[in-house]
Amino acid sequence: ATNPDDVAAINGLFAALGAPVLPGWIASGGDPCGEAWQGIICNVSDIISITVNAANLQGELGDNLAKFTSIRGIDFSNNLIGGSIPSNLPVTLQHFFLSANQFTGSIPESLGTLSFLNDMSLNDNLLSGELPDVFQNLVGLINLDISSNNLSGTLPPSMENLSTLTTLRVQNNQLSGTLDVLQVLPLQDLNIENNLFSGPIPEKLLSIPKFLHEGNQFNSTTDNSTTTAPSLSPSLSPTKPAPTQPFSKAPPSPTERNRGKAADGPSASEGSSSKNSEGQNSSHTKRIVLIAFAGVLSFVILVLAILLLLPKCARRRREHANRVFKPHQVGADRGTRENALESGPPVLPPPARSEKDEREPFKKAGEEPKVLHDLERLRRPAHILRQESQDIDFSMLMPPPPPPPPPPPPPPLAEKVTVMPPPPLAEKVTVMPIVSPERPFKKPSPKTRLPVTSVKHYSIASLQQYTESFSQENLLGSGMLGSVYRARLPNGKLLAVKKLDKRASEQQQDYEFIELVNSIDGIRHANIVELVGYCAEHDQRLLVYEYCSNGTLQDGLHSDDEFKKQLSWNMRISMALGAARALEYLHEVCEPPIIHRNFKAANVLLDDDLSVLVSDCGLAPLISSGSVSQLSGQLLAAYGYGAPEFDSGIYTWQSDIYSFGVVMLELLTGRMSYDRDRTRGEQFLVRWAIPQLHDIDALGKMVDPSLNGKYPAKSLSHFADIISRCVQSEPEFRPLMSEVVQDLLDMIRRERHGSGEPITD
Ligand SMILES: Nc1ncnc2c1ncn2[C@@H]1O[C@H](COP(=O)(O)OP(=O)(O)OP(=O)(O)O)[C@@H](O)[C@H]1O
Repeated sequence: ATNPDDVAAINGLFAALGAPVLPGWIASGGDPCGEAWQGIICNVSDIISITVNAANLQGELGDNLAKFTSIRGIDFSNNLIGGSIPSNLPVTLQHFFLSANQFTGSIPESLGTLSFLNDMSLNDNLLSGELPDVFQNLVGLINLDISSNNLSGTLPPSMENLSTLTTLRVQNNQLSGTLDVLQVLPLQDLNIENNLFSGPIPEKLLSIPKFLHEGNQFNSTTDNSTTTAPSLSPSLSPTKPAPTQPFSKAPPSPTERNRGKAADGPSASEGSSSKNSEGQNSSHTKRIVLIAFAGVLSFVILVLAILLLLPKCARRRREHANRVFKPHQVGADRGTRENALESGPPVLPPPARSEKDEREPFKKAGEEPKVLHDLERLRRPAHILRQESQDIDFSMLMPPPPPPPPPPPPPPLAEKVTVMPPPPLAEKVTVMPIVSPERPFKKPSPKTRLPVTSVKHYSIASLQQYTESFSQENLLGSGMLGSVYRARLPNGKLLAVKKLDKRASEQQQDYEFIELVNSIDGIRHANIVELVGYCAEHDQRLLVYEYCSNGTLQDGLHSDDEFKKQLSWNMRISMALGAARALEYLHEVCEPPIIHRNFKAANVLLDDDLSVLVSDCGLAPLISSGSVSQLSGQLLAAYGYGAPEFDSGIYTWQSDIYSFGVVMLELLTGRMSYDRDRTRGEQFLVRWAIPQLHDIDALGKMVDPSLNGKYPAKSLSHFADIISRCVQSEPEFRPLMSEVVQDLLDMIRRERHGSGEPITD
């Protein structure tokens, strides 16, 4: 049963919100953790997260939030909640999103008590007053968005303690004073547009990769409104850059106009902004005085007109956004959400690495010579890149809205994909998300210049030639993003060309695609399929990868009995290790962490010597956008790879680990993750296997018969133990991938030691 304090808190919240129609929610009592309460996530009996986006919520938050005992995430973005932000907030909060509501009043002082806070978005509300000087303890704050409110005053001195702040959005307020306090922060993305900031821009801020500062009153200026650091490295972003600049296209404020013109040189504004001197100089002739006076007067009228019009524009946008959400439709509007939730994989990054985990990508290569028959590959250059020009990607941090309900539409995929029945896992989800075609807040600002890329560009003509016009003979398979073709270069070398479907690529603008290409190119690991080029021509987008000659683990295990028989126990352990290393790299080495989001045996490819190469890494931005997102959720769940939290719309790095556990289970049992030809109780591999994993006798019966009993019993039970930790239903209890790697290595060492038999492949 749910913690009674949490029940009381959520009952109170429900009442304060005006008893909205939210499936499961009731005004008194209930068991939110045991029943299917919309948007509630629990850890055992404690509520740890509430996500209700774009659900037309009204009313207020009241004083209920502080009553939650263990809450980590609150997301009420894109609703109509009013009143003030509660003066008492739960100190356990890590992710706090209230953007695009109708909150009034000031930001409460209690913000200072949130020492675990990582991300907060209060943008697009009606907040006013000064920022409280309470940032001393918010040393874990990474993303802060308070843009598009009516906040005034200066940036408080305690902000200099925000030692992990990488993204700060304060645009479209009336903040004033200097920016000095920001210069000590590790900002990568700063937007201060349309405020009243003055003084010179501190030199240090000019090197921030993404810095938007137009529409202020700086006395020293740079030519461009966007300052870009000269040495941009390609981003390793796991998500597409979320175009979260809701008001970047709004009419410029009067201050912006003044400043803009002043910076533009001898324009009308220069005349008007220097009206005093003009008045003095024009004392020579009445005629000039009159002209100047008329000029000043018309400018003042113009400014007043803009001032009157501006709030209306902003409000209309908000109203427009709200109109899209029909009453009582609960769930998220992926297209209209204010923060970047819509655009990326909804992931929680892995916890901060311990010192032991802080290591070079391939540090362990030399330590395990026997196991790693792919040592050579490990010497490939790897680089870890920092995020370059990202908008705040809150989707990285908070659960998304509930996924679409079953049943999945018949996926218009190619032969290999069988349409599965609706996954029982998804039955709890009862409300359709609203997908708005209008995306009023999220329109990306068009970029005229494409990002630079060092990735090789292939012309469509050349790829056509190499794939024999994308012939059926060269079709390797198809997935939700498109089809993959074998390409043969004139020198005989083989490549795999992924031709993205319109459905997958139309969500992205050209520059976003190039940024995606750059980020995939930054992913280099011995166990990850390498991107070797791309093509973006005539509305066609293609990704060119190294070719893996031995197909997928899915095919190897489930379509080819002969091949499967050759897969010895040791080879299976090595394969698990290779895949684990790939995920460890993505989760714990890449910065920011990359969530695979589609880990499964079909994305574990095998090269000539049966080394594992994980494919589709870095494609989460494509998977999580638009219609593909719904499809991907349905498919992952339908095929038995989807972690239970997926049911509530959450996809985290821990969900990857669950999927990895399923693949390990396939290696152990030789069974498919979902097999509709089996009896009901055995169709979903995990459900069938979990109760038996700790029973030695049962385990012996579960093992793949193709192994012919050739496996060490101890090794088998260790393997099963790792699996059962990975597929735990509580994401928090699943191990880090680095722990899995260590466990597999320990297992191999023990085995080698005990049997004298090396595990080399
Ligand atoms: N680099 C590669 N080398 C060889 N074959 C590949 C390569 N990449 C993909 N393939 C083949 O193409 C097939 C389709 O791949 P794709 O990634 O499009 O789909 P999927 O991963 O099976 O499904 P989905 O993308 O829907 O999850 C794979 O099953 C595999 O057989």
